[in-house]
Amino acid sequence: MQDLINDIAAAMATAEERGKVADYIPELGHVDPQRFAISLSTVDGKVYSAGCATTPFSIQSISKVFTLTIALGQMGDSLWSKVGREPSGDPFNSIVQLEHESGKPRNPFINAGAIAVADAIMMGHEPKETLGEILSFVRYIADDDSIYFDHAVAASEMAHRDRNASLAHFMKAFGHLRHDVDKVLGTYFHQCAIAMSCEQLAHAGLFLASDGINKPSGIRVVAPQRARRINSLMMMCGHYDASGEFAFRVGLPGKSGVGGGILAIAPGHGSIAVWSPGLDAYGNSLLGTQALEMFVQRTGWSVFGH
Ligand SMILES: NC(=O)CC[C@H](N)C(=O)O
Repeated sequence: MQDLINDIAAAMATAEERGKVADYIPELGHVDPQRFAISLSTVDGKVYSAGCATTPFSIQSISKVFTLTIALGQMGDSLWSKVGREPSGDPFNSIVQLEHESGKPRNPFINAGAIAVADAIMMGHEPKETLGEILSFVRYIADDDSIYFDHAVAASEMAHRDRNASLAHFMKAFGHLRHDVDKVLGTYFHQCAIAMSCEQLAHAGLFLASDGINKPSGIRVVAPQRARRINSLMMMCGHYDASGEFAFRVGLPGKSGVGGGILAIAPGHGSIAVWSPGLDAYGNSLLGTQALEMFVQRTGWSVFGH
């Protein structure tokens, strides 16, 4: 397996077309597009990594998997009255469906949906308390207390928040947000600004690969049914309007972020994190997707087989 991981990193190192680093969040625009990392955490407790797999990067929308898990833990199925579970077929920051659908976001992984989830988990608390809870949860499932918020990235998003603020105000106008818009956005931007390495991220995702149990520690994070459902949402919605393309090419539940990371889950096998900062036109990591495609071709671990 280590040979395969090395082969993937070697192939990605020579790629010429590397995509475009997200610069609508200026602080992310400084990241070196040559960076590449991959880490696989298996359900039997092994770790295989290549590239800069211990370098923290901005996980951005991958955090939406963790806040969804927290929200379901807090309120169970009543979360679905606030956010849907259908693919949107629209870009991650689109506002068009919100008007047609009375301010209820299609799914928890588009920005509007994740903002609604952030509002839901605040439960009347201040952003600081909610953020403490989010960070504790991520540290717990990654078994690593060094994971942190990159406050410069959060501040950069807050300073350029017009688009996300529009989504939030629009939902608020429909009565879908309970808290003050700027407080919800502050929470959302900080969760997106969590910095983690591929090794930490792969470890954090492991519970989704083994029916809700984080295998090395034996800790049950969620019930098997909840793990299955989170995986299905990742498969259908984790790459926005390119979710179909990702399912076609990779065939694993996956969640991307504009920091260039992707977390992919191979149920029964392991959790894979990849990072390459250059994005495709849909805001998903260009080489990260290629790396995962190569990974499933060689392992046959796609949920659809070889
Ligand atoms: N796709 C993403 O990673 C988007 C997250 C980013 N924080 C935003 O709100 O625009």
